[in-house]
Amino acid sequence: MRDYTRFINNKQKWKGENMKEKLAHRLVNNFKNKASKALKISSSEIAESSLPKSSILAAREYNDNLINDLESLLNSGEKVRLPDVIIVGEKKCGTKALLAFLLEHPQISGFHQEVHLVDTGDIIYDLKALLGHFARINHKSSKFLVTKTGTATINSYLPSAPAEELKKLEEKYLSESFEDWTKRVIFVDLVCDPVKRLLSDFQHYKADHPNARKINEHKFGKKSEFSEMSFDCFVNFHIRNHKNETELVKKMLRTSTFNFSKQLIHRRPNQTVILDGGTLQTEPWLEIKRLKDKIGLNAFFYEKRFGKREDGFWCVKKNTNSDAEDNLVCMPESKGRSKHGKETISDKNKKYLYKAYSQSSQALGKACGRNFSWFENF
Ligand SMILES: Nc1ncnc2c1ncn2[C@@H]1O[C@H](COP(=O)(O)OS(=O)(=O)O)[C@@H](OP(=O)(O)O)[C@H]1O
Repeated sequence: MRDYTRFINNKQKWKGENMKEKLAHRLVNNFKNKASKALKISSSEIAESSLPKSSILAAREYNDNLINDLESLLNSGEKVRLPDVIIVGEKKCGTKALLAFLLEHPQISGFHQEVHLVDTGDIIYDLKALLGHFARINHKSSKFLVTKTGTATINSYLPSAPAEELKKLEEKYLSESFEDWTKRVIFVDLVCDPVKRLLSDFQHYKADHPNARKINEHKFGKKSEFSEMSFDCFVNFHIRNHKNETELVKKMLRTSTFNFSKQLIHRRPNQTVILDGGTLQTEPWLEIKRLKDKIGLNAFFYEKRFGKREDGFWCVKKNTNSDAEDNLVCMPESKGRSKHGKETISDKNKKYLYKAYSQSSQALGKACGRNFSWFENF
């Protein structure tokens, strides 16, 4: 970004104070428009790109296992209970920590693993596999079933399934219709500082994931698009100079605009809970209380329920009277990468990104009536 301050001050010498303000206003707006274009901010749906051909076989194997579980449940005379609460995102905003915390609540059941809809190109087969995931958390006795299911699944795939086929699926496998379920399910959308999120996303792709499933391994570590790149280089090359804007780069940039969150509030205002991932990191009990109040959970996540692990991240205490380490439910060490990571960001790029993301974040704040913790960085 050009250093507009000097430019503005020079102009001021011969145009006066009023002109300076007008000029500044125009430059900022001009910059915002350019930045919006650079970030491809649009209201288009967020869609996961299809798997490379080499991964389709692995994806089929993955889905087949899930469908086996679905059929076993059906054979035992039960039907799938769909989740009551879905943590839909946003990626790298603390979604796994939120899920892990919630699963400690006595009224909540679920599955620590994230539920994906793995795209093999056959939507009904893929949806069946998704139901297989839900079959694995079919705890009838629990008041709330909670899952973490990415935005792409919710936004892109469910509505694109043919209605007739969907009807057959629900009649055979589900305890309620998709339609009834979509009217009652609560979407929890955790949003966070868009720049920190982008940095975290970037580091996630660069890191080695020894346990990555075959269907994903082409994205990470040494095979990652960014393996040889620093974050500053990523910003300069891909964002500021628009070079090699791959689907993945576009998706990473788009996620930080929180367009999905805005759509969710707009489409399902009574079923959406937007939480602040920044506050979840500093005072998790405050954010979880918002969800508790929305769905009517019993009190459990008060301040005493949390204890810090060595690096300062909060964990849930199984027993509030003990500070012993084995009493803490924490995230694996890989969560917290940004804090310990070697990646840095220059002040110039930081300023550029915060300016570029300011408008979309503020719009989200307005849409849900929240002053998010990261607004101080704009
Ligand atoms: N309590 C606690 N423990 C550990 N980590 C925490 C916690 N609360 C929030 N975070 C932040 O969560 C970031 C990872 O976000 P996600 O779990 O949403 O990532 S993912 O989308 O599932 O990949 C992770 O980002 P990184 O630091 O980049 O790893 C953390 O900053």
